[in-house]
Amino acid sequence: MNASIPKPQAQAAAKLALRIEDLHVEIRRAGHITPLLRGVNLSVQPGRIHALVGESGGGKSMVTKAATGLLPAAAVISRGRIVLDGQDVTQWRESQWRTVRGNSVSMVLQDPLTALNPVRRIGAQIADVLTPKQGLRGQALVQASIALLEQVQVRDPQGVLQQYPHQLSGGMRQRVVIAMAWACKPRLIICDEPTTALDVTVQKQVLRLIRQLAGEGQGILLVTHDLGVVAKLCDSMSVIHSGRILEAGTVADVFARPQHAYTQALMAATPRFDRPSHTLRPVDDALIERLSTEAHAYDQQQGALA
Ligand SMILES: Nc1ncnc2c1ncn2[C@@H]1O[C@H](COP(=O)(O)OP(=O)(O)OP(=O)(O)O)[C@@H](O)[C@H]1O
Repeated sequence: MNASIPKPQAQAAAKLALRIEDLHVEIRRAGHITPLLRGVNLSVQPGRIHALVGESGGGKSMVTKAATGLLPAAAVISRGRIVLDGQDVTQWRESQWRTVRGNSVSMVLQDPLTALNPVRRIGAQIADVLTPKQGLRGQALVQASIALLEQVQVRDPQGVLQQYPHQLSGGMRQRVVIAMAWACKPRLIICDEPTTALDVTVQKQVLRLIRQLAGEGQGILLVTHDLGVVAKLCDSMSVIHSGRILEAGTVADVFARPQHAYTQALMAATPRFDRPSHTLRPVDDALIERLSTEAHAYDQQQGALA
């Protein structure tokens, strides 16, 4: 057999926009260890939208921070791997991350105002992305900025380039942030609750835009607590609680046959647009208690193995 031909498994792995394997993240303070992620496995394929779902405090943002090199200073990756577009970035330093943020991975956050500088015009902020990464200046820069805003369906892109963030609506600001995240066509775009701060009609437009990004070949990791969004938009999903992935699969499979009691509980707590008579039930406290006990048992087992 020709040794230079990659094995099918290796080929498939290399194509992933993001692969997280057995990721353990913990906070170490004053001799005390607090586990935040407990053996997370997750992958995002190019051109696909993978949802990371769970209630507040489950570890969703910690996963996104690990995948963008933005973990809090006290957080340590104690085990596992993060592979971004085929590159192992697990132990990267900030200087290395700066070379891939925007190029291989970019982020869209819940509140576009946190991503935009309030005292700089939109045009200058788009230039901050396009000039260093693509070397564009002058008229070429203006043309590329307008084209970018047109791609995210911003009306009057030329006028918007002259405006400050506070002069735009929330939906328009989120489009600008998406345009900036998309500017260098990164293999992975992480969208962390991108529509939570927007009103319903604008939410739909922004979700359509995210679908469009995936259509262009970008891998999307969509963080949300909203199962309705997952059902309408995503291809695959992982359910997280206490820093553990409790269930993962295609959206069709997980919605048709949720295996874990927590997934079932989340579904029972979500309004169904296809079943208006669906009776809503809040997630049971006893189940949350059980998951937390299981997480502690997992920590003890890991400690015993170490
Ligand atoms: N900077 C930090 N230092 C220490 N612990 C943190 C820090 N940020 C988050 N945590 C803890 O990490 C755990 C996971 O939090 P994370 O923010 O990832 O949850 P989440 O699922 O994204 O929730 P939300 O939807 O509210 O953002 C929580 O127990 C949280 O208290």
